[in-house]
Amino acid sequence: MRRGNLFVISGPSGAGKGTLVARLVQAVPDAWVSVSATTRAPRKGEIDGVHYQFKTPEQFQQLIDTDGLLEWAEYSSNRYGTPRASVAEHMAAGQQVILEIDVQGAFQIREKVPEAHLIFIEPPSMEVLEARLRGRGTETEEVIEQRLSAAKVELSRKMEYDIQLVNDDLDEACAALVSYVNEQAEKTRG
Ligand SMILES: Nc1nc2c(ncn2[C@@H]2O[C@H](COP(=O)(O)OP(=O)(O)O)[C@@H](O)[C@H]2O)c(=O)[nH]1
Ligand SMILES: Nc1ncnc2c1ncn2[C@@H]1O[C@H](COP(=O)(O)OP(=O)(O)O)[C@@H](O)[C@H]1O
Repeated sequence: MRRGNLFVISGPSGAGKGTLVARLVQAVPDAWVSVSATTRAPRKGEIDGVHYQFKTPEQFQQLIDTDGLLEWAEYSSNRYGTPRASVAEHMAAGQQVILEIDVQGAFQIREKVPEAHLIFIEPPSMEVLEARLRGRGTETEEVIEQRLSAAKVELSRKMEYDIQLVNDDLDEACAALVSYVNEQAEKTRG
């Protein structure tokens, strides 16, 4: 894998990764976002092949066994992984490839692709994180609790990332993200 750049975006559930990535692809024309495979059930409005590739545990295991995933991890009792072939294809095409993945996956990528850029999205505080997660209204109380406890572990690793961005004001966080991606991309853009 050469030409394009690989960007990894992590952060606690509810920090605003999905919101920022959606804006990033609007602002950076050569950005492409990988669609992960997951065993998690679709949320209301999520479309198979668009938001995730929804898999049964057996199908996911088959992806692992056939070396179809660049990385994978278990998060909150479900498995999530990055399909290898499509990432390679878009990297070869010289695009800015974006992976929105958890902390465990991020460090697997750093091992395999040391030149990848690791970006950590932080909430302004745990209180705000909790409010956003509840406000999104997609998770049960039990799952919210699991995600808040995972957030503490995730936040403890933020300094291992290449850059930390606090998602307080959305426009400001988005501008900082776009400018970082463009800055790195400029080094390899033709
Ligand atoms: N390792 C890994 N983590 C992933 C992948 N796709 C999504 N995730 C992470 O899994 C966690 C849960 O994602 P999701 O269930 O969509 O919840 P959300 O982050 O609250 O929207 C988040 O930290 C995602 O970044 C993947 O392909 N690999
Ligand atoms: N800067 C922000 N200010 C206020 N609310 C935000 C901000 N960024 C995201 N949100 C909201 O917080 C919730 C969680 O954001 P989301 O992008 O789903 O997070 P993640 O993908 O990290 O789990 C959503 O309801 C989203 O609209």
